[in-house]
Amino acid sequence: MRRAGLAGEIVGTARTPATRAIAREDGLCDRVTDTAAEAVIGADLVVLCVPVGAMGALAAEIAPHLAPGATVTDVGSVKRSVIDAVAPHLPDSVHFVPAHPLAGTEHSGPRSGFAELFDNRWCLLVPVPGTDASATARLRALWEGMGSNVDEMDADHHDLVLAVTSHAPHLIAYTMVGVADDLRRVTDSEVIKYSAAGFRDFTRIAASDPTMWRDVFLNNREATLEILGRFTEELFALQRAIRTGDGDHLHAYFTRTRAIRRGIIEAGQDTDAPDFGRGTRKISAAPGAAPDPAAAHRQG
Ligand SMILES: NC(=O)c1ccc[n+]([C@@H]2O[C@H](COP(=O)([O-])OP(=O)(O)OC[C@H]3O[C@@H](n4cnc5c(N)ncnc54)[C@H](O)[C@@H]3O)[C@@H](O)[C@H]2O)c1
Ligand SMILES: O=C(O)C(=O)C[C@]1(C(=O)O)C=C[C@@H](O)C=C1
Repeated sequence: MRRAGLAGEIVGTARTPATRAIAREDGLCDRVTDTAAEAVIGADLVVLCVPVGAMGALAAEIAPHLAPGATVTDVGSVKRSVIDAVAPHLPDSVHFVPAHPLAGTEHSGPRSGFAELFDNRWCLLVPVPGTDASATARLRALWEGMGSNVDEMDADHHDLVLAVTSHAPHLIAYTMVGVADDLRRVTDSEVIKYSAAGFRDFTRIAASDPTMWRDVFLNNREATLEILGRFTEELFALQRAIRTGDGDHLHAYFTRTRAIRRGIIEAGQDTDAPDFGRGTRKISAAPGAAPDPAAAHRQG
């Protein structure tokens, strides 16, 4: 927001004094308040950035202090439960436009943000029925100004799509790293020492914030269970193909999945792939350019 000069004054707050001290020290905001209630006074836009399970309580805390005409939005990874938890607390005089930027890293906390985080990433807006169209349009312009591509989606559809593309993959990564850790007790340090690239990618994802992800699964229960059910069926089918030596099944399956990956790259939608960039913006590709901060975060 600051990079593009999109806000007159940025006011921030956080639950712990330690986080607020870092925000002040690093100049993350123009003003840091001790409470959320103080932070929202007179604000045109209020962005809720806490774990999805904490959104309802935060909405209740700020509601009496919101300025009439303000827009309230959030960045939660789940949308239906956030809408159900937040909307009942908000007065009719404010606009509520839930949102979800599809951008992040395994890091969290005040020093994990960086100006390029949202460049060329999707941000999904999930306006509730009856939302003032001009509030949604203003929020769209804000996210576009921060470098994102914006789409609108219904909350239930959002939660199902994200269960496939983000939530179930995280659970699988957590499980795989847990299995390897159990195995490590048998094989000593070999799991870490000979970690191949695929497993290392799992460990990056599995290093994500435990509170955030606990809340994601507790709040997107049905969609995640639906996708995990399908995942388990496919896994069993592949397991059987291995046991019975059904190479045709394995080959056909892997051929299908390779085509999906190639489709993503050809559509220019994998911002991490080395050949990303056809027809889309890349964060920092020029030789000698400053290191890509997103890549630095990804490497952890
Ligand atoms: N990290 C990602 O990849 C990512 C991407 C998109 C959306 N999100 C969503 O963004 C939101 C914030 O995640 P983040 O990555 O910025 O995490 P973060 O840990 O950097 O920030 C979360 C903040 O919420 C505070 N908090 C935790 N529990 C609280 C409670 N009960 N009451 C009040 N404050 C509380 C924490 O102290 C912290 O300051 C989450 O809803 C998450 O689902 C995260
Ligand atoms: O790259 C990562 O570290 C992420 O997991 C980011 C990621 C994702 O699954 O893509 C995680 C959760 C969010 O809700 C949005 C983005």
